Amino acid sequence: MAARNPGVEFDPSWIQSVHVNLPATKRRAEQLGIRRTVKKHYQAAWELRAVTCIDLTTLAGDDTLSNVNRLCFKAKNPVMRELIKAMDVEDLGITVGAVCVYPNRVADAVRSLKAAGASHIPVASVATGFPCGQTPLKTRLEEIRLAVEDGAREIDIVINRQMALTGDWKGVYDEVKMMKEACGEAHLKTILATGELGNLVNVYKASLVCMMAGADFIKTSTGKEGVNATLMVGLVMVRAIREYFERTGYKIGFKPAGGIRSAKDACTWLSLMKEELGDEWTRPDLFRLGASSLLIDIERQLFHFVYGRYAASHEIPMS
Ligand SMILES: O=C[C@H](O)COP(=O)(O)O
Repeated sequence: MAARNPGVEFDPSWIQSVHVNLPATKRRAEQLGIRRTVKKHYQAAWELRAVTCIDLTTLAGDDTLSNVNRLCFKAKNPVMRELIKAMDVEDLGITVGAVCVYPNRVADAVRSLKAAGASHIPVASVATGFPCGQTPLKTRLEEIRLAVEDGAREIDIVINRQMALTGDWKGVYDEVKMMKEACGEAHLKTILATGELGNLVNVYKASLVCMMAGADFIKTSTGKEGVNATLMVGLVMVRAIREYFERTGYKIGFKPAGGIRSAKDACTWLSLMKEELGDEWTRPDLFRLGASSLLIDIERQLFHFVYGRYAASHEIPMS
């Protein structure tokens, strides 16, 4: 397990020095989806790895105790038992990386995982006026404290886009630093909402600022913006993670989120991590996929790997 990032002093000259080569980023992102394809056993292995990195998410106004219970059952048993047996991976004890819910559902999720004997799976809560962050700072900080009190071990905050868009990076830094303090022992994931940051330079700057303020993870999107996780944005963010690591020695995690629905997409994100940051960043302590419906497709692909045909929907009922 990597040492947690304590953050560093705000460094405006580092922020000012940021620039992004747009055509090169575009070219590299385009190659990612097509250059590397994994097949057969390798594909199944990558898909299983992707499962372990999923923050299995439900973030809906109509979330209830019963769908949170169902989500937690799925978190503990993400792939049908017969597939796990057929692939001979029972001893790996595969679960998802975390369950991600709204603050009001944290206590339900903690209870439900406990009842399922799966308290080792952390509950992550979005907080700070997710998804827009348009509530007073005092309220946003209190929301974090309450979610932690209810048992959240990871907190996904949204950054202040108004400050980011007006270039008030010190303001963003100060808020994120206070949020980190409010998290206590809980891990802090900072959502940049990249679809609302205007350009890739702002994405890089926001990534650096959050890491300087002590983020454990940087995350692309809430899943509620018009444009969510894209490979271009992902590339810029992982390059910022690399630069932060080279300058400070701290390893920060990355979480693309929003619109990731296919096993192929999940493998492409994994290959981005492997190629840009190395194998260490393809594991759940440094990589998560925020997704509400990705698991269905991964399970379907694994079914195809085992049986050589796609499942009828009644054959994967818990998906
Ligand atoms: O953080 C997770 C996202 O909200 C999930 O987005 P999604 O529903 O598009 O998978």
